[in-house]
Amino acid sequence: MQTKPFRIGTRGSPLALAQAAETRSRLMEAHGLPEEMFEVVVLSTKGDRITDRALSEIGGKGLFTEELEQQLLSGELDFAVHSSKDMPTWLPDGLEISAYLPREDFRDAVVGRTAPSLTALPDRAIVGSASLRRQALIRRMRPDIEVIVFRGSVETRLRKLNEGQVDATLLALAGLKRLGREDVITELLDPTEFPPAPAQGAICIESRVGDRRVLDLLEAINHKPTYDAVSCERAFLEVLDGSCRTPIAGYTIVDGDHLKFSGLILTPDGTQEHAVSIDGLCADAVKLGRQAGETVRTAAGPGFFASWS
Ligand SMILES: NCc1[nH]cc(CCC(=O)O)c1CC(=O)O
Repeated sequence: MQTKPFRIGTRGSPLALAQAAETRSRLMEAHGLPEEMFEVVVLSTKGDRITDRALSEIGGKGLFTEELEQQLLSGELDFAVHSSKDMPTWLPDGLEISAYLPREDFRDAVVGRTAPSLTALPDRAIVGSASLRRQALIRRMRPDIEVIVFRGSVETRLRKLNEGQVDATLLALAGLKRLGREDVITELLDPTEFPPAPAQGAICIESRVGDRRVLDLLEAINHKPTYDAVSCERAFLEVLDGSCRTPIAGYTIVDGDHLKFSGLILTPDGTQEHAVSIDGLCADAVKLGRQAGETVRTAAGPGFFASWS
């Protein structure tokens, strides 16, 4: 192995920095390399700079990855660490997801101020979230609740909640765990009732296709069950992403060499939905995810996607 340090790209939010640090320690451990062999390079992305509008309004996916991807392609960075959930469905030519770290718990968590759980919140409570999926799932459960756009880092959202701007907010358990802020959680949502976003809870590493030095390095920390699960979920998303303003949820349970995927699409008001579940071999993860996507797309019909966008 060469002695030139690897340049790791990341966003600058506390969560992103925690993810980059975890990746670096796993690499140091797996290869017996010193910290100096990894240089963490922090970049600001469009998604970090625009914090007052819903992500779906400002262009959705790619907002958190574009700047990092440019520097990967130009060779400034060797690889980039991301929340898989924030990755665009289609990556630029020449880049790929080459590794996943072991997935954290993929459930959503409620941080309640005026009540601990979604069902216990007062009539017409206000919940802060910028996610179309969370908005639709909340309305499906509690049509009286008003969901307002709520963005910024996890710490910013918790501050807004404590200031009384909302009755509750929803956050990914994975992010709260990585920040050591599980203490604020008042309810953990059951994925069968409140399914997470595809790829939630998984950290991925993006690198150049065919860059042997980097691929050899990353192979040692890739977690195969996470790789298969998230590949299945991303394949589901890919089939449905022609309608990128659709609330989409889905998660995979891996058991040995088998997996079971459950997917759901909803209208933003949560009144209509199409669910799918499929199981098979991990080796067929992508095929199964696509098949699930096609199943719900066919069941929903074109009218489903056209009815609000
Ligand atoms: N879009 C923000 C984002 N991207 C990934 C996570 C959580 C961590 C993860 O899913 O790995 C979050 C915050 C949240 O949804 O609470």
